[in-house]
Amino acid sequence: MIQLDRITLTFPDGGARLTAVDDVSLRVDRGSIVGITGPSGSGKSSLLAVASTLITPDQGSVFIGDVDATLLSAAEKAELRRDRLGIVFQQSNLLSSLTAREQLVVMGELGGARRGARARRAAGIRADALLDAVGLVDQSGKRPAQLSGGQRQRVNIARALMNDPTVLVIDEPTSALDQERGSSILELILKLTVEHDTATVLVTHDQRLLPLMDSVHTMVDGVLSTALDTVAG
Ligand SMILES: Nc1ncnc2c1ncn2[C@@H]1O[C@H](COP(=O)(O)OP(=O)(O)OP(=O)(O)O)[C@@H](O)[C@H]1O
Repeated sequence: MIQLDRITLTFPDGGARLTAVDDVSLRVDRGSIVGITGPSGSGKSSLLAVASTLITPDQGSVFIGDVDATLLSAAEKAELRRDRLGIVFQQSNLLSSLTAREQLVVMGELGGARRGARARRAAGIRADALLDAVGLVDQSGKRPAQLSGGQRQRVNIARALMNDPTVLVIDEPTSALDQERGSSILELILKLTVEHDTATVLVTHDQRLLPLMDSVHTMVDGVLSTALDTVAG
């Protein structure tokens, strides 16, 4: 579960402050997916950065399960992200020298409490299962430059699941993709949300995807409102 309680985030703006996120509350339970949409510059990415514990808000709390991340040190937050959060952002951050499989294995080794050959084998087994789940088992030896945009997104999503997170935070998974590929990425995220029982928060401009989510919220000028309860919800 992830719960944002009355989050406000401001940035310096000349002599004043710009309110990017204005008193936003949101709860997402495990096994469900919540969509956030809204115009460019309305604060969606800022809200995700707070939800991911990458930015500390001016006010409010971020509960990941029963832990309030805003009370943790930087090192504790890094540990929380590694163990509990799967993060997929617009810039893919895949390492150009590693194959798809290696991107996942490295993440698994960072996350494991154990080290050594056994941990590496376990990470390899999980990486293969996840690459299979995202339909990339045949591409696992390829490097990012050898993959299509959609395939890279799938590697990102699989990598985000490596350490069995309880929360998945995803920014614009389909912006670079055509309609068919965009829908299939979202269907994949829906399937993985249920199978891996994650609380998934997904930001998208893509109106076609919204009816598939459990609920959808619209962000305008930093304020979040419930747009619609969808068919799925
Ligand atoms: N690091 C920063 N420093 C100063 N202002 C920022 C910073 N990051 C974002 N902003 C401002 O905060 C507001 C919200 O930006 P944000 O990126 O969250 O919007 P968004 O809804 O995600 O936009 P888009 O859909 O274009 O990605 C904007 O006015 C932006 O200029």
